[in-house]
Amino acid sequence: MIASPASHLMTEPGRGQRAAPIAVQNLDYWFGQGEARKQALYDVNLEIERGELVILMGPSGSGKTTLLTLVGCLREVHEGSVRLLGKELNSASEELLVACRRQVGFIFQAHNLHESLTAMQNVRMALEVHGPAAMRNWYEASSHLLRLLGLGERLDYLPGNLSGGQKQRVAIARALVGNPEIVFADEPTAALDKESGYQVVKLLKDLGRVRQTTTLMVTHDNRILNLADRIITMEDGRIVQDER
Ligand SMILES: Nc1ncnc2c1ncn2[C@@H]1O[C@H](COP(=O)(O)OP(=O)(O)OP(=O)(O)O)[C@@H](O)[C@H]1O
Repeated sequence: MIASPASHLMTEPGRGQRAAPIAVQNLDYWFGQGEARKQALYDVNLEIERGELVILMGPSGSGKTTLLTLVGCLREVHEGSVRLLGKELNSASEELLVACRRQVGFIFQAHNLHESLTAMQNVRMALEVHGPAAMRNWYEASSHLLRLLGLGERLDYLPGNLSGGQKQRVAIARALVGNPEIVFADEPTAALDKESGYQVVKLLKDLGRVRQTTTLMVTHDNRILNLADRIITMEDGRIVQDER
């Protein structure tokens, strides 16, 4: 059972940045070199507004994850422009990429939890990069989020003793605990049952509305489409549909 979103996550609506959080222009991307060189993205153009919950759909191999990882500073941008929170990522320095990554949260299909750390400790680790000020309330912030995600009884469990869905909810708490400007999610509901998956995405949506957090989510999960503010469909490395 997942509690309804509330409390510290739903406060402080003001955000300093005014530029569109995500702006992509004429983005191309290739994998490999020489004969093996293969184009994965073709002239992608996209602007995402603050607070939007945007779902990226499309067949396998259409370029969704490639786009998400480029915009999320996890891959280098060489052709075209990606502006994240007003900063150009094309040819950006490693320092800039690291700074940008601190302002965003990631939720992946594979939860990537540390197996030797409890749920609380996994969430705490994500706060450490934000420095001592963020760490002051680490216990309250981490436990509040885990409770919100229905894990109040599992705070001190190791991942090995959690179900797949519970592990994914810890990963979601970890992505949200630093109050990121943007959340990038790749198939976040894949391991969750219908109700849990819906509640998790609803939480991301409510967070977006109140705190102006922007969410870009890759999914094949038709059960959550009605929560999206916008659905972008990709095919063969191109955006073919963009619906509000
Ligand atoms: N590391 C890689 N090396 C070479 N080609 C890759 C690599 N990663 C992805 N590709 C290719 O790039 C294209 C886009 O892949 P991508 O993973 O972005 O698609 P996707 O829409 O996210 O697919 P899925 O829904 O299956 O995750 C595909 O043709 C894929 O084979």
